[in-house]
Amino acid sequence: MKLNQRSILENAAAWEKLGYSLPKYDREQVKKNTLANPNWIHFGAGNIFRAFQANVLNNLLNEKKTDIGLLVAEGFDYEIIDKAFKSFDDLTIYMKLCCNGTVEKNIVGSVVESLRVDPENSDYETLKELFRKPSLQMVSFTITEKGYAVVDGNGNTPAGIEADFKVGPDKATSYMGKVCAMLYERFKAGALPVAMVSMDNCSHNGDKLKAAVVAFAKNWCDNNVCDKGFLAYVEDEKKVSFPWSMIDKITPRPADSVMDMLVKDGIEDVDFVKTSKNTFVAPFVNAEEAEYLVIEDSFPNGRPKLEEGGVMFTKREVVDMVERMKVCTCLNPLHTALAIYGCLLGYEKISDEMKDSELTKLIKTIGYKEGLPVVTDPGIINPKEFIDTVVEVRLPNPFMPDTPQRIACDTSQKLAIRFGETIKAYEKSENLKVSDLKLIPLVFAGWARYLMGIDDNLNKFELSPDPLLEKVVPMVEDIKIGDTDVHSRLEKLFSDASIFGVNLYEVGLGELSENYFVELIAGKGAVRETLKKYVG
Ligand SMILES: NC(=O)C1=CN([C@@H]2O[C@H](COP(=O)(O)OP(=O)(O)OC[C@H]3O[C@@H](n4cnc5c(N)ncnc54)[C@H](O)[C@@H]3O)[C@@H](O)[C@H]2O)C=CC1
Ligand SMILES: O=P(O)(O)OC[C@H]1O[C@](O)(CO)[C@@H](O)[C@@H]1O
Repeated sequence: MKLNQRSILENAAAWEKLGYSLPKYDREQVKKNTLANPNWIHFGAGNIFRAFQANVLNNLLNEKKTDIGLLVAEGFDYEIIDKAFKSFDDLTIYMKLCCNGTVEKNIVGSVVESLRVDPENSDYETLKELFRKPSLQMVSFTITEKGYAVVDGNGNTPAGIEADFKVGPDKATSYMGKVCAMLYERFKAGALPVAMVSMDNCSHNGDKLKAAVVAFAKNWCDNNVCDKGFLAYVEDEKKVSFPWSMIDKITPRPADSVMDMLVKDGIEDVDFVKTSKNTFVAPFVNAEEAEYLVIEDSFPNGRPKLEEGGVMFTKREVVDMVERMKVCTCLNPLHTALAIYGCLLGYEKISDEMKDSELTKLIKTIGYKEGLPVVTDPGIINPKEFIDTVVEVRLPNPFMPDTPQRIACDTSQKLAIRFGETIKAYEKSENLKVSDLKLIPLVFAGWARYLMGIDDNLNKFELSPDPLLEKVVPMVEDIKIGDTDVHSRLEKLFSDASIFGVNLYEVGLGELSENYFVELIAGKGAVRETLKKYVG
């Protein structure tokens, strides 16, 4: 059997016998309703969207809580549209990998159309038409943090964006330029209201999206290539809002182990491919069961009732607190600690690391003892219960094909927010002392040890991609296993506040991190011994 609309209609009994739950609604009718009165367009047709947002709506359609589906737009990697959507009639097999070992096999049919945000393609006109519809309420995004960039790392405007600022909405070709061209259609159709909702994993994501949209509107107005009212439109929150959100659901790339399950079921053409833009796509997605999506409730044209599918709507301050709780304390720091030590100790699965008593103690101490005291309870999710679920249920899930090597990507970009914020909170606190932080510095020392690219058996391993490797690897390059005098070489690294959020020496953690490092490089097995000594 192959995944397509005809097959799920004609072979419904066979699919169901194999345990696949099929859409319980008339997709053709839902498609008609959606194209006539769309309320939700999502940009970024990646794996998380198919496993999370599209599935939430699929559940609501199954439960007859709505009769409107959604449209997905892809403006960066058009191959995704052909290889993951069109070939399968926009259906996705979502393999939910539950922690009790069961796999829920869902066929998600809520996406009624997948469109290229490509001015050379007729889909572009379709999208414009959709943006002009009064019914449109929400435009959401999972396009990675890079997707919103209108300035580069040096604060300069990239050439493509600069060119788009000059040519205006009709000829824009950059991602955000094309998004703004769509919004301009909505403006011309009567300055109709809409919420632009970033669902990317970056702090204050709504502000990032707003900054990009406002930059385009301002430059277009200044350059006289659009109607002057456009800037006021995108800046008027009653017309265009940019809610903040927090999203959490571990969604690894399509995995071999999951593909094998599908092959065993006799499903054909389920191979995954890596596109030329490095997206891993397949007719299926695999993800954990847990999911949290918390969105600031600011929707000038109303919104789909996603709360009925588990999405939480709240105030901006609460989104901020939830985000800080997850990213700075209860999930991501633990993930990063496991990533670094997992690579050093030769692990290839996060869940295997959770059987290692020193590693579990390491992350529990970082989470409960060092992090939790500085967390503000957001009220809607209990931080202690959240960590409990992370360490007891989510990370140990043996069915999740997630790897320390994937999480180790871009560590240099993550340390400041994941650990630096806690250090700063200790500095500010009247009751807590930075010197009480004992295992966060062990993660910093572990990262310096990781950058040597030599594991605890003294074998070489490949470092995961990270934009700062060229800068930081040379800092540890000439350090030898067994060295004891490392200060002159580590000083530059550990004093870099752009990496750690603080200068480690200034807050009193530099020397401790260096001492740990010396123990970690003492010889073969020294990483394990150091963990035993300090984690216990
Ligand atoms: N995978 C996960 O576990 C989670 C992901 N997220 C968020 O969703 C984002 C996407 O994740 P996935 O869909 O799983 O990844 P993916 O690799 O499956 O898809 C990436 C998506 O982002 C687009 N993209 C990549 N680079 C871009 C660029 N420079 N400009 C515009 N678009 C670009 C791709 O075209 C594709 O639509 C993540 O970066 C993160 O912010 C949030 C929570 C969990
Ligand atoms: O690559 P990062 O940002 O460490 O995130 C790792 C994983 O944890 C999450 O934060 C969990 O939601 C996801 O974004 C991602 O799958």
